[in-house]
Amino acid sequence: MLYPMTHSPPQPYLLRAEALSKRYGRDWVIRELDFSLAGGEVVALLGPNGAGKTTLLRLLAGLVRPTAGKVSAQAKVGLLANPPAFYRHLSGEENLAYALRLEDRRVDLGAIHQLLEHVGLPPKKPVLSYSSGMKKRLALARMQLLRPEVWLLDEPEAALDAQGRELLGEIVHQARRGGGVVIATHDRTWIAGLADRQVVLGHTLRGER
Ligand SMILES: Nc1ncnc2c1ncn2[C@@H]1O[C@H](COP(=O)(O)OP(=O)(O)OP(=O)(O)O)[C@@H](O)[C@H]1O
Repeated sequence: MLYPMTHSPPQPYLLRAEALSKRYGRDWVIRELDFSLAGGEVVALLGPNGAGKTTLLRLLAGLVRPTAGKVSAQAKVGLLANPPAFYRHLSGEENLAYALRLEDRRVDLGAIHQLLEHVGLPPKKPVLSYSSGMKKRLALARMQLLRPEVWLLDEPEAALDAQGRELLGEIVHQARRGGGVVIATHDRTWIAGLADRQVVLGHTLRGER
């Protein structure tokens, strides 16, 4: 098929934001942002504290309504929040089983145990006894279990030890093969070895952006 010179051919994308804006009160956190994520991509989302990285991930996940503009997803989207949320009184195993039930999916305890072992967690301990790095590991196991095509990761490396980061790197490579990944982080050195490109958000100026 031929396209007129003035138009580029449509690109396949998993997730797209067009002229996306978000305002809290008088403060514009995101203003007229265009963004798209193609299959096989790992995109780094950078910017100082308060720049709007978490807000953008929440907009892309459909958890926050834009003030203007739109987000369209062609694939299942999953968000790893920072910090991740769990039912504190339930164990790792029970939290993962519950996540499957919420999606009306069959609970395979064998698969859950395998995943927990892979991320180095005991199945029966209640999450309230977990360290923050253990919660990050459980959140990664939950993403692997739910298998979204678009992985939105909010500071996934924070609180992980060296071995946890290695595991995270492997998981990101797997996720890239099955879809696309957006990672918000402050660690430019760590992300340089993982991401294909960077999106940098600027400072929020009160009432000016
Ligand atoms: N629910 C909310 N109500 C009001 N303001 C909010 C809300 N959520 C975020 N903000 C504001 O939006 C701005 C961007 O916050 P956000 O958490 O997206 O930044 P960030 O880039 O992820 O920051 P950090 O690097 O510190 O995690 C901040 O000024 C924050 O105070």
